[in-house]
Amino acid sequence: MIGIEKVTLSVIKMPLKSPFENALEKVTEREAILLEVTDNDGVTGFGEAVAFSTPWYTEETVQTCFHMLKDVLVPLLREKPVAHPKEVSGRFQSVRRNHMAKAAIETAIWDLYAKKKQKPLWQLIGGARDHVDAGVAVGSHDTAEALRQIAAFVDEGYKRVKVKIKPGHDEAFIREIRHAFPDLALMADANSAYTLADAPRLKRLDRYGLLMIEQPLAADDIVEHAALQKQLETPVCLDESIVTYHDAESALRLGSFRVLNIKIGRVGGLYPAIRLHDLCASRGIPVWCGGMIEFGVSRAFNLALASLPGFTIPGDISSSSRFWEKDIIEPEITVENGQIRLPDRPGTGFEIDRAYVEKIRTYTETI
Ligand SMILES: O=C(O)CCC(=O)c1ccccc1C(=O)O
Ligand SMILES: [Mg+2]
Repeated sequence: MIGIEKVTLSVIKMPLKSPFENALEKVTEREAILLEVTDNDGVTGFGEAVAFSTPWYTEETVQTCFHMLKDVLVPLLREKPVAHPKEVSGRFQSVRRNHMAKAAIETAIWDLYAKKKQKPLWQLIGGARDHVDAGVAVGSHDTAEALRQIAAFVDEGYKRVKVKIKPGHDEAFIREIRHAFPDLALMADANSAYTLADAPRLKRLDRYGLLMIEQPLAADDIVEHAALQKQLETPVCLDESIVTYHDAESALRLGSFRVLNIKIGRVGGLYPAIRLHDLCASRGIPVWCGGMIEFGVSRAFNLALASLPGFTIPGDISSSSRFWEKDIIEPEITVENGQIRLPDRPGTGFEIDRAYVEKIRTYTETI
């Protein structure tokens, strides 16, 4: 049984090496919550709340996550020990949404449990490969700068590149990239910048052989995405629109997507993410692991998730050095020949650089 003895929440803050821009926001600095849980046997696990400082991507923020973890979720888990980390998300059923806060503690319990079992987390959840393919997202709307970054990432070996598009910054941008990189596995993410009235404009992207177009329409839509998918040859991938298992079932029924981006934070934990993977696998729908400009703790869970057999498309799974001068984990995550090796150590398989965390920490509380 896993009974919670103590949880330490630390707000950390770090500038990005270079700004990351999308249709909604330009991110220059990253705040997140690092969570450390210790159980009654003195075993620890780490999690990371991936909400941003402001609610531009989802409604959650660093502050809402802090509140939910401290005042609602940790007290709920303390009421009764869990036998297995799969039980944690069920324990939170009485709490609506707040998925990133839930995922922070749920993943930490997975890490702790895998350490207790002396097994790498990815093996514990049924990982099917010991390397995952690395993909990367480019966050620049400046064509010359994006081309420069893509060239550097291709040199580093990344197997798939994602760029950000929005109305007025789409066809010409994609055309230039395709011209410069004819064989590149390329995709575009719109972060819900279009409406169904833009369908003819999106249809023009069909000729550039994109792997997929991610979240073109509203963040809470599945109906219009289905209408759009009927008009496009390029597969539609959903991100923001799929938050629950029920969302995915409904969207599958409608035909709203042909590919799914799964993010542990967005869907409320590793177990909910695994269930979405299983659902898509049963319908022959490929999935990939999304990114949140995250620190190494969250990145490590992404690696474990992406080892599952249905993750057949390289995700937004990049090295620690993609965004950070120095990451908070040891060793850092590195890309070699376009792949990241899964660790053989127990839990997520990474250590926390505590001295460094202290340096970049702006607030901490133990509950
Ligand atoms: O490489 C990454 O971390 C993902 C980059 C990215 O596209 C993204 C980053 C932050 C929030 C949302 C998104 C997204 O996938 O829409
Ligand atoms: Mg996205």
